[in-house]
Formats: sequence, C-alpha cells, structure tokens
Amino acid sequence: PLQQALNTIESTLVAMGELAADKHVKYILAVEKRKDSFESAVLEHLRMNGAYWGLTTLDLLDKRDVVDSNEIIEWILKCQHESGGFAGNIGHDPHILYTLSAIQVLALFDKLNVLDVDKVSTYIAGLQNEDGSFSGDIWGEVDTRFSYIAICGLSILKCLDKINVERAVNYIISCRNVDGGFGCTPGGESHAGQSMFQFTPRIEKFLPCSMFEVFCCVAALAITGALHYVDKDLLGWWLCERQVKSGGLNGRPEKLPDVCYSWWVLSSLTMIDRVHWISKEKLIKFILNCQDTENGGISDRPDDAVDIFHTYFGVAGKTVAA
Ligand SMILES: COc1ccc(S(=O)(=O)N2Cc3cc(C#N)ccc3N(Cc3cncn3C)C[C@H]2Cc2ccccc2)cc1
Ligand SMILES: [Zn+2]
Repeated sequence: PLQQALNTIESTLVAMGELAADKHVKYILAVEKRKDSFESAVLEHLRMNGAYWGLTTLDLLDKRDVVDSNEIIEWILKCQHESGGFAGNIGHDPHILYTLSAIQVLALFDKLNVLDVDKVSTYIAGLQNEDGSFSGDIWGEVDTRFSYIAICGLSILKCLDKINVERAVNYIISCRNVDGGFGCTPGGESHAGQSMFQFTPRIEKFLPCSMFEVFCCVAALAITGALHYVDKDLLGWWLCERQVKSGGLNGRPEKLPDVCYSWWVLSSLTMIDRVHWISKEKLIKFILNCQDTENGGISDRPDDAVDIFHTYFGVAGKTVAA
C-alpha cells in the first residue's frame, strides 16, 4: 500500500508537471522564421501542414495571437489552385491533405469566410470514387486516410451533403480487419503487418500507418455518427496494448513508443469510450520526458531531435490526457 501511495503521489505530481509552454512557443516561432534549415527544406512542400501543426499548437497553448493572422491567411490563399484545392506551398500541386490543413488553419482564425466554400467543397467531393472511397488528388491514390480528410474538411465547411456519406461509411467499414483495426484498403492484410506509408504525395516515408489509419477511420465514423460499426472492446483492447512500461504508446507490438501515437491512440480510445483502459498519467509523463526544456519542442521519444510535428501531437496528447 505504501508503494502504491508513493506511485500515486509521484504520478500525480508528474501529471501536474508543467509543459515548458513558453519554450515551445519560441521554438514554433523560430521554425516559422527559419527558412534555410533541413527542416524547412524537407517540409517546404508540406508547409501547409507545418502551418497547421505549428498554429494549432500555439492555439492549444493559448498563444494564437503571437502571429499575424492576416499575413498567414494571405499566404494560404496564394496556395489555392484553380481547381479549388490547396497545395502544400505556393505553386505546388493541390492535394486533399493540404486542403484540409488550409481549412483547419482558416477555421482556427475564424476566417472561413475568406473561402469560396462551394469551390473548395466541390474539389473535395470530386475526389470521391464510385465505391465511396476517396482519392488524395487527380493521380487517384485511394486510401481510408483520405476518407477521414474529406469528411473532416467537409464537416468543418458544413457541406457533408455534397458527398455520398453512406457509401463513404460502407467503404471504411469494408476496411476493418480481424483485430478490430482498420487497413488502408479493403481486405488489406492486418494493418499491424503493414508498414508502407505513402502519405504525402512527394515524401514516401515508411511510418506504420496502423495507428494513424485507426485514428482516421474511427474519426470518420465518429463525425458521420457511425461508431456503432466499431467493435469497441476488440479495438479498445488492441489499442490499450500499445502502452509500454515507459507510459508511451507504440504503433505495433514490440515497436518503440512514439509521441505522435499518443494522439492517434489516445484520441481513438477517447472516441470509443475506452480511454480508461490506459494510464493517462503515465502517458503524460512520457510526453513530458520528450520535451526539450532548454530550446523548446517535443521529439518522438526521449533524447531524439524535436520537430514541429511531434511538438503538436505531444501538446495535443497532453491536452486530451489531462
Ligand atoms: C523524418 O522526416 C520526415 C519524415 C516523414 C515526413 S511526412 O511523410 O511528411 N509525415 C509528417 C512528419 C513530419 C515531421 C516533421 N516535422 C516529422 C515526421 C513526420 N512523419 C514521420 C514520422 C512520425 N513519427 C514517426 N515517423 C517516422 C509522419 C509523416 C506522415 C504523416 C503526415 C501527416 C499526418 C500524419 C502522418 C516528414 C518528415
Ligand atoms: Zn511519430
């Protein structure tokens, strides 16, 4: 009992542990300003995403007003293609991924009124296929992640009636697999074995899409009121098994924990009412251990290099877990 009491006290203290918020704000502004670094070079073509990750983190830290929203909105509109879709940066090709990020940033600043909502929603709806699935752009790559992005974007624009929601839902549930999780395409091998992660049009990075995949499908079903199709106990069990002894969450059994999974797994568990199956205090402790309290920023795991992506998902994860 004494040890349990000490654990509780310790975990409560850590849970109350401070996010080095001011340092993270400085870090985000520095990344925003730095044009020459590796990070800005690699992320140059997905700058629209970077804007979403950085600005949403500032908003979560209640510091949205440290940036000039007019300058940002002007830049976002320069990234819009005549098709109505948005590109990752000025002059690049439009893609559903960047279109959602643009919508989310404009919504963050309460400036959706600058959009030709009909044109943007028509672009997104135009990417729905006969079988209810969505392509990412005109090149036609199909993936359930794009179903979430389309449904999320249209729901923010209040234009879900522009797509066939029933077919979209049927397509997503056709991608369920035996462990209650979801794959990128119907009948795809159990996503645990899947490691191909072709998300951004130009960066073919391998990231176990399992957790991100699960989040996208659960969130799409949540927005469309179709969560009753999810086996909450089966999926909840699979997700809570992602918590390792350090408190972090991993993407697949035996893999290392990663802060961005805090968001993918935690938000999925929250949506299916099974978040009490993991220790939120231990997860918060893991996230706090991944922050660079000197220069700001959060990394994927302790002692790795920080980046804007994990800073966002770390702050978002801690906010939801708190
Ligand atoms: C290592 O350099 C990279 C690697 C990949 C990418 S990416 O393909 O554009 N992308 C976004 C991303 C951005 C940053 C930052 N800043 C860092 C990583 C990261 N990953 C890779 C990753 C994250 N956890 C572990 N891994 C290996 C996810 C990926 C895919 C994704 C995009 C949008 C939403 C969710 C997921 C960009 C930079
Ligand atoms: Zn990660």
